Amino acid sequence: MSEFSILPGMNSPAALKSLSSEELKILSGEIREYIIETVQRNGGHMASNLGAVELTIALHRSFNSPIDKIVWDVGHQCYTHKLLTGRFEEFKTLRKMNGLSGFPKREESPHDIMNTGHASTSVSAALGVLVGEQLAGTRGRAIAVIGDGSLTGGQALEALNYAGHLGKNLIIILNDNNMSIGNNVGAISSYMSRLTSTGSYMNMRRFIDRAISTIPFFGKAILKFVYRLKRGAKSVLFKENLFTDLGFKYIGPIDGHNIDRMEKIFEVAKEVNQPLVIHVATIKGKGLLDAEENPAGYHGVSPEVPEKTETGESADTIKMTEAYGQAIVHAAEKDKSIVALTAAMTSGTGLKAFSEKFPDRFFDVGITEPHGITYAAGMAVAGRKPFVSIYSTFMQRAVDQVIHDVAIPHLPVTIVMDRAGLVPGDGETHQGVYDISLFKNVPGLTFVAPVNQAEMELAVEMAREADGPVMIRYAKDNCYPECDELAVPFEIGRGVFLRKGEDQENRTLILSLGSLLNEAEKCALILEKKGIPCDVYNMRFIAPLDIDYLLDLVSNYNLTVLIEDGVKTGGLGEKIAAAMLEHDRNFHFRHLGAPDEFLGQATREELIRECGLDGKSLAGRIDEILHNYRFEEVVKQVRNDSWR
Ligand SMILES: Cc1ncc(C[n+]2csc(CCOP(=O)(O)OP(=O)(O)O)c2C)c(N)n1
Ligand SMILES: CC(=O)[C@@H](O)[C@H](O)COP(=O)(O)O
Ligand SMILES: [Mg+2]
Repeated sequence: MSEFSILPGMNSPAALKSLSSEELKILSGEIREYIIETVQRNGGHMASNLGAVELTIALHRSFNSPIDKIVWDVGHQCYTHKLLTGRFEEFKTLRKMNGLSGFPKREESPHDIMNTGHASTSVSAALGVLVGEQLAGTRGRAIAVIGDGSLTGGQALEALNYAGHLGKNLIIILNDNNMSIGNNVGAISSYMSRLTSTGSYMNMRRFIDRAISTIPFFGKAILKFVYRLKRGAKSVLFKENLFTDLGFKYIGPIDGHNIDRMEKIFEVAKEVNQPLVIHVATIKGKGLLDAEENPAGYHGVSPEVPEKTETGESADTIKMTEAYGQAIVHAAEKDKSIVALTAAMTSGTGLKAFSEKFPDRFFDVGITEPHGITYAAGMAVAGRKPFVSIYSTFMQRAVDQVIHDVAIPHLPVTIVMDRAGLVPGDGETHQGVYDISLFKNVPGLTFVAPVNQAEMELAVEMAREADGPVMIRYAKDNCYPECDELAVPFEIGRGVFLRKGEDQENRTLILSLGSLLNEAEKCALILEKKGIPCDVYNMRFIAPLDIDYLLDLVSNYNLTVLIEDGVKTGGLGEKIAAAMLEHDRNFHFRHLGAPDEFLGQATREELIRECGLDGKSLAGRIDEILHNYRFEEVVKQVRNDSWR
């Protein structure tokens, strides 16, 4: 690790306040160096963090955290904040299991006001804290730091609407780098680009910035005067400023890499007694040339991984994301009515090729998952076949849109949930373990979990032909290897056997859902070595289920165990167990999934192990279930014998 001269001593924001401009420059360089080397090793959000270094320093020098509450939107830009609030040493463990989270976390520090990871929440949260504290009689400021991408999200706009109405002294720092993960989209984004690029305004801004920078720090009176001057200039130029129209004061855009200027503006901000937007222009990836040139490529950087893949297997197969990216292009080539949508995750959801090949049939709607689903419903009404790609965790935002706008009118919208199940690196906020419990019972919804390329093609084809809603879920993992057993067409409600023995006596059946199929197979191999014959059945379907078929299948087995890459409570296993009860069929059935607790950050392999869903743990658990079951049988036998 590099040697640093100033950074290690910055163990609280107070330490920052005595640094000279020269020292601040050195500090910014050290922070960048530490972020770059840590993210290259552990993975993480590189470009957003590099762009927010000076902004964070200025905020912590001007405000008094944690009495003043700084709320980071998404939180993926909070590394400098962590380094300046006593977490220099732990930063080495960034995104590692039991290490420092890549997002703000209340459990980690009193300076982390909210646990975040999903976009567009900061304005609501900061406003809530402000009003709550004012009601409680506590004195502090609340500052929401939100990116231009996150400002496209509906919740942020709802919060602006309400904050403008309330008129409280909320401070919103709009960190505008003119990028979401990829290019930012939307009318507000274009509007902000105009704010930062209007020629006459830029000239005036340069004049005012120069004026500010030449004024020695004589105190608030001068700053207030400068602010008034600036406001005067602005009001001439921006009569129609969106923020001022909504009831905010607006300052900006200011250079988000100039600590001195930002501090002076923040001093002004403290005196403003109404909601205020400070528009700060930053460069995403600042200080790392490759990241500045390709901020999208450096948004999320993968960790250095030794030779093997996340699951330690199938290194020669492609990722499920890529399998979907190919399948949707194949489908769109033969069906002109197909359109593909994403909520700001073009590359993460594998849609880059589609967007390039069919630009007129591709829609990035911004960070607007609920809007995206209803927009797709509208397209379906107009005869298109929309495929909407959204990470499982972000679909939590759009449950009502699925039920109200897609399922009730039974529209042929396909929702493609990438990052379903256990998700590496990001932690609690990004686990995709709730989609099965949220959507499995939505009437008329066909819900499938393909495991490899062949199944992905089949699932997309089935969705293309469907006359109602379809959901497809898969993990951030490699495909299960291609094989004949999985290449057979989809039969609604039924799965396929991956392994099936001849001998029907005393066999155990593993019902496997989705991406844990390789673990199910490993488990079967371990058990067979111990003399416990096991079949493995790939469920394919979450809904609908051909229950009669499934119950007949299960009745041939000594014990049936379902494993799923999602929470056990409310999951597929519970649905099957309920069907067994309903049919008065008393089978030996168990279901295993993720526990009822929030799962932190780790690699996917570690998470699978933590949940006891890896082949070895599964084998141990099934062995134990069989042992207890045999013991119960013996007890029953003894009881029966003594009764006679
Ligand atoms: C609800 C939701 N949808 C999607 C994402 C994925 N996501 C994380 S950061 C990001 C872009 C945010 O852009 P911006 O706020 O401008 O921050 P920047 O990365 O440019 O600093 C997206 C789409 C998310 N975190 N939450
Ligand atoms: C902060 C955020 O929500 C995204 O950047 C997310 O971390 C992306 O995850 P992937 O790297 O798996 O696309
Ligand atoms: Mg941005």
